[in-house]
Amino acid sequence: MLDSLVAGALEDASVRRAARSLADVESAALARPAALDVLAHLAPADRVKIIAEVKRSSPSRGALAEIPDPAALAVAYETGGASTISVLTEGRKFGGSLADLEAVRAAVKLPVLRKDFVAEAYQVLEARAAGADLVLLIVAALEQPLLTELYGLITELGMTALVETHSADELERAIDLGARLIGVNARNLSTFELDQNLFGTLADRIPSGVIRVAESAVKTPADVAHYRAAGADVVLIGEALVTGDPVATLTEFLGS
Ligand SMILES: O=P(O)(O)OC[C@@H](O)[C@@H](O)c1c[nH]c2ccccc12
Repeated sequence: MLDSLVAGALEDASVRRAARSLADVESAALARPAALDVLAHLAPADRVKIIAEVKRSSPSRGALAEIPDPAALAVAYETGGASTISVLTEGRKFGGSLADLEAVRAAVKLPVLRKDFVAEAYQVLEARAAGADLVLLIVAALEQPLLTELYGLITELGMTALVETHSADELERAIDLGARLIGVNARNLSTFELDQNLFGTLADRIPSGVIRVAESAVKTPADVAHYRAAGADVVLIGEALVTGDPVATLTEFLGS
């Protein structure tokens, strides 16, 4: 499944590239105001921080919410105390777009993450051109040389990479890159199985000084507390926020 998600994302990127050249996107990327200091926004603190996700649907869960106005949802996330906004820009299975990201960027002061299946430089440049401050890199989807190249480009553009892992081996590869922001996704993107305890089994291997992000499988304040107790600095939440009242849910989660 992960392979087909990546293949679909690359196909869609090649359609966009036929309409807008890499050189064009590159100059738009360089013309943007500098990316925000994501590591400062997500730095470990007395209480857990939340990356709140704009997510319409997913291959494992189907349709979640219509989200006619992603910018309004992002403003609600900001009001509710989120530290960063994640925008799913994958169109086929997640119903997102780069236009969603641009709209969110224009509406909030917080850092914005491009959440997609990024596997080539063009997608990184598009992210910056749309105003992203962070880009997700999924270790399972990328051989180490490509992962290293994309990580380098993200950094060169002044952005931050959220490097996503799902095993001890993948975590080693993320650490080898020098990643400063590492996520452990409870969801296996090939089988869609959830393992909420995976974060806890890997957290100790994440070097100090690296920000630890627990991704997926948060439904209740107890789930946030579970990840926090296991060492999470940051929790990334989608479904529970788009299907409930975003401000009330965030307030409740941040109280835990
Ligand atoms: O809706 P949830 O279970 O709160 O999960 C959010 C986020 O972790 C999930 O959307 C996600 C994590 N990594 C990804 C990679 C691609 C697409 C989606 C994701």
